[in-house]
Amino acid sequence: MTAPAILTVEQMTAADRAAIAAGTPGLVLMERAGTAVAEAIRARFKPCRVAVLCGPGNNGGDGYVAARLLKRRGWTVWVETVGAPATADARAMAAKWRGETFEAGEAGRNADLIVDALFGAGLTRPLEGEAVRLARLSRSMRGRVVAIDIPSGVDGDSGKVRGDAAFRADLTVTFHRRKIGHVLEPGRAACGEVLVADIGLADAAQPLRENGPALWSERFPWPTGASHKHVRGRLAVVSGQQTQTGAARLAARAGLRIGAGVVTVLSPPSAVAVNAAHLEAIMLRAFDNEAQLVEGADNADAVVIGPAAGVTPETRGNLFALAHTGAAMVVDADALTVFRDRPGELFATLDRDDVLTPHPGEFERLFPGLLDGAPHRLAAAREAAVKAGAIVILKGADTVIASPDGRAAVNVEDAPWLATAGSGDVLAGFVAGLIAQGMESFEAACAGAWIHAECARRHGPGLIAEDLPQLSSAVLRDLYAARA
Ligand SMILES: NC(=O)C1=CN([C@@H]2O[C@H](COP(=O)(O)OP(=O)(O)OC[C@H]3O[C@@H](n4cnc5c(N)ncnc54)[C@H](O)[C@@H]3O)[C@@H](O)[C@H]2O)[C@H](O)CC1
Ligand SMILES: [K+]
Repeated sequence: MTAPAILTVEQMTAADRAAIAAGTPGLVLMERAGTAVAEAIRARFKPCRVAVLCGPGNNGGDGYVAARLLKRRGWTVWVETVGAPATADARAMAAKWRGETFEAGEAGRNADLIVDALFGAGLTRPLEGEAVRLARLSRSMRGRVVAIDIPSGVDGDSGKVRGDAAFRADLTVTFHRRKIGHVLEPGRAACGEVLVADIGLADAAQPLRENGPALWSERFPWPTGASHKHVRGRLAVVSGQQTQTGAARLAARAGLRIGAGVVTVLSPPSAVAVNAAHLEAIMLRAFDNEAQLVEGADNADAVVIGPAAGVTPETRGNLFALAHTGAAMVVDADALTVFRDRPGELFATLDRDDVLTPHPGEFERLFPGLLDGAPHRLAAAREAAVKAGAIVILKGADTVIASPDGRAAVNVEDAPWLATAGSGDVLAGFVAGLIAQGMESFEAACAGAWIHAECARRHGPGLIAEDLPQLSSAVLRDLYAARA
């Protein structure tokens, strides 16, 4: 468990935006925020006369929510505004407030408790006018001031006071993580007790990285003197039916070339003869049902299912069966498409060392509307990885690799030659072949995707998928020569 991050205002806003982009409306976040404030007040104070000071932004919006919830519990609450609600969410929450509302300073009554919802993350300049008077008043109300998010006038990114007036609070209720302004003086003292409320935000994703040897070469599974074929991992690839066997063999050959110790094609009876005619170092094993498939894959470290497997219930059943072996699965092509109408069933079966390798069309079938709805394909891939609970390689000229834990990488060098039939089968084989050798799945996905593209770059025009496994040898030689 790592220590909680302390965020800048921008990082917090990004977390806020990411939650909204992932489907949680800002209003829901605001309702959760305001609820946390009301609950914190009810936990610390007896019912009393409360003035909620609401500014024009979403900080004020939180204040309208807290006022509504306290009033609903029978507290005597009124709102004093500094500026009319200026954001859609703040306006929506102000509209739901049915109690009394006054211009700040016009209420003509004293409160036992004031809630500072004037400015929070959006403070951009020193307090002025009524806000200054109220800030000064808060300093004489010891024990009776609660700030929402941060005491108004305190800069969230430094803890410094903008201008010469800021609220002083006994309790500050903030959201998701502390900001710098909560821990550095004088903001720290101005906050009083800081309560961090969870409103369902995720930690900011780790930075996007360029995919390249620097990201994973230190952990590349080079054989050691003690290695023998079983140590170098066992890969299984599920073949399609009689006339659909080339894809699995491409994946199998890629896995063997990238270094898996033992590679086996698991073949339905109809395709055994065809496969047998084309395989030498790669072993062949027939399966006629799921039990035999599991037996064939039982001691595999990684398994590829999907290339020309057939968009059939059998493929679905085979995937479910393989999920119960200890092997990490690389799920591609038909094994993705076959879950078009029931992606949840696939996701429920996957775990974090499994890898999905969709092209945009297959991505759309599993995550309908996500690619169009997200700000960009990286965000889509990241969200898909979280949703699937597995590594996602979203293929394309700008292939992105995303992990449920927030890691992500993008192929930055072009490899247009990869747009040829079967290149996806080889990619699946490269990735699974590396996982079979013990490489962690995200790094294996990155390394496989980079080596795949590097092979294509070195070959250039005229590339066909059959060339790719062989081409990896020169790339591996150079990686080996350059290893740390
Ligand atoms: N981050 C979260 O997860 C959530 C944050 N919420 C709350 O939203 C505020 C941030 O809201 P925002 O609208 O961005 O800014 P503010 O409400 O802080 O105020 C901006 C508003 O005020 C004007 N302004 C700025 N400084 C001054 C000034 N000195 N005098 C007058 N006016 C000023 C500025 O022009 C804007 O119009 C955050 O703090 C949370 O409380 C969500 O609601 C819940 C989740
Ligand atoms: K505030």
